[in-house]
Amino acid sequence: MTGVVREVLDRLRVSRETEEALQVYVDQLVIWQKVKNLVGPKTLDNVWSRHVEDSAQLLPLLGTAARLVDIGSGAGFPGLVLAILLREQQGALIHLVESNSRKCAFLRDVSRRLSLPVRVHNDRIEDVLPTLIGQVEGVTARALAPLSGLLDLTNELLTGPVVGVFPKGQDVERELTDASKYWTFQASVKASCTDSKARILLISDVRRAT
Ligand SMILES: C[S@@+](CC[C@H](N)C(=O)[O-])C[C@H]1O[C@@H](n2cnc3c(N)ncnc32)[C@H](O)[C@@H]1O
Repeated sequence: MTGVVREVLDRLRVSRETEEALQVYVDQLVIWQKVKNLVGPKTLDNVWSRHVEDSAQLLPLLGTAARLVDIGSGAGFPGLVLAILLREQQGALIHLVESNSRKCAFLRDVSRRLSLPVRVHNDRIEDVLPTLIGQVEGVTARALAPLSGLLDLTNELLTGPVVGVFPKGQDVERELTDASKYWTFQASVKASCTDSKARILLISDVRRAT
C-alpha cells in the first residue's frame, strides 16, 4: 500500500474490513480498465483521492439515508463507494442506474465479490424512474448533467425529506441560477475536501416553478 493510499484511508476512518473492500474494488477497477476503459485513463493515477475519497465525502451529507439511487454510476463513483461504506448498515440498498452495459457488468462483478447491498439497473434513468419513486431517501449523481438537467431527471424523487447530493465544479452558482428559472428548491452548498474549487450541492423539496 502506498503512502497516498494510507493517507486517504486514514482520513476516511473506516474499519479494516471496509479498507479491504475498497482495495478489492480499486484492484478490480485497475484490472478491468486495461480491457474495458471504464474511467478516464489519467484519473486512475490518482484514483484514491480523485474517485474514492471524492465519493466517500458524500456519505455524511446524506444524513441517515441508506436507501439511495446513484444515477449515471459509471465505474461506481460515488454509488459503489457508498455501498461499500454502508454494507453493514441494516436496510441499506443502493440502486446504481447506468445505461452503459460494459460498466454495468463491472458494477455487478464488484457487487457480487463484496456482497454489497446493490441493485444494478442497466437502463436510462428516464426508464426506471417510476419504479424508484418512494423507494429512496437520497439521490446522488456525479458528472452526469448540469443542475437544471439533473432536476429534469430526478424532480419526482426529490420530494419531502429526500435529499439530492450532487458534486459540482466551480460553476455551481451559475447552475443554481439557471435551474431556478424552472424549479423551486431548497439548496445548500458545501466545500469539497478533495478539490478546493469543487462544491457539493444539497438539494431538496423540488417543485416546478410556476
Ligand atoms: C461522465 S460519466 C460519470 C460517471 C461517474 N458518475 C463518475 O463520476 O465517475 C456519466 C455516466 O452516466 C451514464 N449516463 C448518461 N446518461 C444516462 C442516463 N440518462 N441514465 C443512466 N445513465 C446515464 C453514462 O453512460 C456514463 O457512464
